[in-house]
Amino acid sequence: MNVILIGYRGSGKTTIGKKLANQLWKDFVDVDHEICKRFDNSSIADIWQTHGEPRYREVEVEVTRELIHRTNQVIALGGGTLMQPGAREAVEQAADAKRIYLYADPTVLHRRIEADAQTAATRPALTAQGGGLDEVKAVLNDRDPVYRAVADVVFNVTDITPDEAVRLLVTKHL
Ligand SMILES: Nc1ncnc2c1ncn2[C@@H]1O[C@H](COP(=O)(O)OP(=O)(O)OP(=O)(O)O)[C@@H](O)[C@H]1O
Ligand SMILES: O=C(O)C1=C[C@@H](O)[C@@H](O)[C@H](O)C1
Ligand SMILES: [Mg+2]
Repeated sequence: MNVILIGYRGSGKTTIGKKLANQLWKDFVDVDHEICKRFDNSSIADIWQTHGEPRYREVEVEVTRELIHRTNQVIALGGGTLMQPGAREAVEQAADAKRIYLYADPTVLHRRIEADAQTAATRPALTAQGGGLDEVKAVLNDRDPVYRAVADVVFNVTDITPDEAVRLLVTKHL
């Protein structure tokens, strides 16, 4: 079975996904990381700068389709993966998969994004707002219904640590 983690930037898909995979004896794969590998391990910011976000999104769909067809993995999607129709279809149609939406309050997401040293390289602005709390609120508002529509489980990570999230996911949802 694949466990597929859905959620906004900073929701902990990568952090929780690695720990969860370890606990469940599954392989951990991260859509963002797999995309970067296809651009000589460039950062997301560099890929968007050089090739443009649309090219990144095309590769995101290809990578998602490929990963979904393997098994026994914890898959961390990118925050925007489900907004690409081809990737969304692949995730919706995935056989033998548990799709988990890691929900967090936008204020907390923004705080975690701001505090993360990886942000400059991995989280270029998504709108003309140029990042910031208003962007998180606006983009999450658009995406939240899509994340919920695809998810089998909505799991709130606003007030818990990654370790606690893993413990609860394993005992209650997997
Ligand atoms: N539950 C949590 N409590 C506190 N900090 C957290 C929690 N989850 C993640 N973090 C921190 O938030 C930052 C972002 O986490 P992470 O990179 O796992 O998010 P992500 O969902 O993979 O984001 P992206 O979509 O941009 O890849 C990291 O610094 C991580 O340590
Ligand atoms: O929310 C988004 O659109 C993104 C989230 C990250 O996981 C990366 O996929 C990239 O920074 C885009
Ligand atoms: Mg990540």
